[in-house]
Amino acid sequence: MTHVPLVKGRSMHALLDVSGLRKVYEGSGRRVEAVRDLTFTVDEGELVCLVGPSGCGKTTLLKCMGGLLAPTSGAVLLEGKRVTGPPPGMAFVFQEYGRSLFPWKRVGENVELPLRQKGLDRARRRELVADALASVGLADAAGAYPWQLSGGMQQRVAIARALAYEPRVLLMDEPFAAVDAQTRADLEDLVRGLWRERGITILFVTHDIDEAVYLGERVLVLSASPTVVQEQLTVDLPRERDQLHTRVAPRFAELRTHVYEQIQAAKRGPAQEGPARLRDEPRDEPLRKVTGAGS
Ligand SMILES: Nc1ncnc2c1ncn2[C@@H]1O[C@H](COP(=O)(O)OP(=O)(O)OP(=O)(O)O)[C@@H](O)[C@H]1O
Repeated sequence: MTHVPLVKGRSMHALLDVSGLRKVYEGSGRRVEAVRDLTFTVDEGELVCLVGPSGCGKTTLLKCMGGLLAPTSGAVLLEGKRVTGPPPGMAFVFQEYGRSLFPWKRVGENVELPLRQKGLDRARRRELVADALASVGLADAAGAYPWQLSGGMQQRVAIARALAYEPRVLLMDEPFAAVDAQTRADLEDLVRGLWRERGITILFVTHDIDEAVYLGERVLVLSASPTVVQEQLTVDLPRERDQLHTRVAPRFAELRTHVYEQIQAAKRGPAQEGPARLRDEPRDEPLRKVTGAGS
């Protein structure tokens, strides 16, 4: 029998607080309610994966969280303050690394660019660029142009650029969707390593269930659009993970199966029991007792 710990109610001291978030796109005679009612919190230093069916509003949510898009109603709070534009201390990594790097600028210059905008002096910028490139295993690539690097290396550059900015919160939107499986595995381990070393709060959007379970300390399953939180669960795998052993562990299989079932339920539509299902279930409760929504 499978046991899955669901996540208890909201934290009193959350770093990020998403509350009743709704986003309706309007224009060109079209109206799309992308996100209906999202409520959840993220604590400082957490690594949370958001997973949901294609088109369920994951990107919309991240853009609202990063202040790139205004919600129709509801709010995103960062340390209790409403996010109304890109907050300092927040960095993004997008899927399309090819479009996020400037091809006419060398790797080092690409990484340095946000630091210039931050107004840091030259010596500090150099230090941060060298440190970030070394952290992603590209210490020797500063003088190359992005187009001289492989896709996986370009995505490392995008990650280095975000790291050099010294963000408190890193929002990652399907960052590894366009790279091959082997590179993807390496980049997943890179993200977990950086998270452990630097204590950054990471929100990682993916449509890949295995990736969500492998990477996350917590997984938020979103329903199909119009989107609500279908379920939140704690990933009770060891903190030290590796591609070889973690992915064949029985617990990994149980969690993956559980998330898969929830995604299937999510595709059928929003949970019937209201928006966020935040229930505290003891670990030894059987799975069938805790998966009410949509199943
Ligand atoms: N600028 C926009 N104008 C109108 N509708 C939009 C806009 N951006 C997104 N949408 C719609 O909102 C819904 C959610 O889109 P979004 O890109 O946030 O989902 P997603 O979960 O990130 O998708 P995917 O998994 O395919 O990347 C979709 O129906 C999409 O067509």
